[in-house]
Amino acid sequence: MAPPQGSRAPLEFGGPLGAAALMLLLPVTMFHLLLVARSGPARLLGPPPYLPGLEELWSPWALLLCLTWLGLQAALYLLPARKVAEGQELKDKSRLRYPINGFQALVLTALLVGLGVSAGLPLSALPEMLLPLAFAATLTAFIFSLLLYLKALVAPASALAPGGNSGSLIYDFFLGRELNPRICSFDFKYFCELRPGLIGWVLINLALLMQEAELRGSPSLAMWLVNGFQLLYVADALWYEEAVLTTMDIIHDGFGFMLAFGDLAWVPFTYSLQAQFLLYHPQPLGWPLASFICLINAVGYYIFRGANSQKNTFRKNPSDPRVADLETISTATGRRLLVSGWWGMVRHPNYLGDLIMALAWSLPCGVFHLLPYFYFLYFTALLVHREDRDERQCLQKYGLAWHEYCRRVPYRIVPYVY
Ligand SMILES: NC(=O)C1=CN([C@@H]2O[C@H](COP(=O)(O)OP(=O)(O)OC[C@H]3O[C@@H](n4cnc5c(N)ncnc54)[C@H](OP(=O)(O)O)[C@@H]3O)[C@@H](O)[C@H]2O)C=CC1
Ligand SMILES: CC(C)=CCC[C@@H](C)[C@H]1CC=C2C3=C(CC[C@@]21C)[C@@]1(C)CC[C@H](O)C(C)(C)[C@@H]1CC3
Repeated sequence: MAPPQGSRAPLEFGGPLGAAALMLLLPVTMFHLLLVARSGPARLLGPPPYLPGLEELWSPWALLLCLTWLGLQAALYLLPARKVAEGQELKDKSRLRYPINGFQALVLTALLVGLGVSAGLPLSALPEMLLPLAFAATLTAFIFSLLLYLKALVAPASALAPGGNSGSLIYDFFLGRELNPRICSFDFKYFCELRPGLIGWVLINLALLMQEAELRGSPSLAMWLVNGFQLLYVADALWYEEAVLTTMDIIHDGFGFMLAFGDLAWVPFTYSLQAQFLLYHPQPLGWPLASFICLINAVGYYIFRGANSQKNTFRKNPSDPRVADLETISTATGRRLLVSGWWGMVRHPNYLGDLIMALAWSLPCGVFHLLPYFYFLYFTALLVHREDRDERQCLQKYGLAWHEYCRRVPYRIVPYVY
């Protein structure tokens, strides 16, 4: 199929071959992690303990549960919102509107789950179903991406993403053709990015904590820390939901297999890896070390939130008193770039904070296994690659001004290191 005129962008992720490899590698990695986390040696780099047959992966109940979960989150998305935010300006100069009720969805889900558990809902049985649930989520993501691809065939050219329209079926299916696929006001990408996967992740963590309590009398301190840190991260994402409207995923990337699988399967089933590991491999953790790990998480969170809020405040209103005194450089587009405050320290201070938190989430699992550090390693690779993509996009947008910013702020993520 010929790409629409004027939409050729350089291929990313290694082109069609890279996209095909990632489409295979990502689900395989997810299942590997799920299997290894419950095995005795829990070796990240070793073979999985066994290869599950289709009868262990496929369960109509798991698919039903997965679809019910999506339905519940979609219903919560459609509830009246405390605010409706406008997104960035699109190619046709219009702006889309987004409901801001993600935190409300988290609280209502917590209430429903609380009611369910007190009425006898066996939440602690969930860890036993992780394999079939992950399989159902992968299947759902695959079918959903296919429907999104077909929907994009009839979308107007102005609705297409800058990247996912190369003309290669595999590549475009992976990256996503349409920028903001919607039915009426229901925005699929925005919905998936923040709701089912993120809230599903904390629910899986909670189920693992409850199962640990059943097995050992009470949850371990390490399990509490992992649950607490990750709940803070998810609650923060939903509290500051509007900020997601300025992320690369919403502004630049189409909605295809990468994000559909990432949001619906990868996030809940691999980001809960530390809690999965702790259920099967309890780790002793004393209060002094736990306090130190809490401090690391707090430092990471402080940088992450400070940097993200500073940029969002500045982008919304550069004269806001909280950012008005910061030094900036002008660009030909009329938008300015911050060169002091968090954004004068490194070019991606928010990534630095996120990485420090990622380390704090693994440390409660001890230092004798590499497996719980998978998230930290994967996340480092993801952010280094993402930073590189963002630099290229900023260079294209801001040209000489971006070179000047790089001269003034030479380090990318870690001061004096990278
Ligand atoms: N947990 C997870 O799995 C993941 C988490 N994340 C997190 O998501 C968050 C968002 O990340 P992401 O969307 O990649 O990128 P950013 O939020 O860092 O956004 C990058 C954009 O910010 C603007 N910008 C860059 N430098 C400046 C500056 N000096 N002054 C003003 N604006 C600037 C540019 O856009 P413009 O100028 O057009 O406004 C640039 O394109 C991060 O905190 C990241 O850590 C990301 C990926 C995965
Ligand atoms: C390897 C793979 C499967 C790639 C897909 C990547 C996705 C998992 C991530 C891309 C960007 C993300 C963001 C978040 C979660 C992971 C994905 C979807 C995010 C929602 C996490 C919470 C943060 O506070 C955030 C809102 C800033 C963040 C946005 C980007």
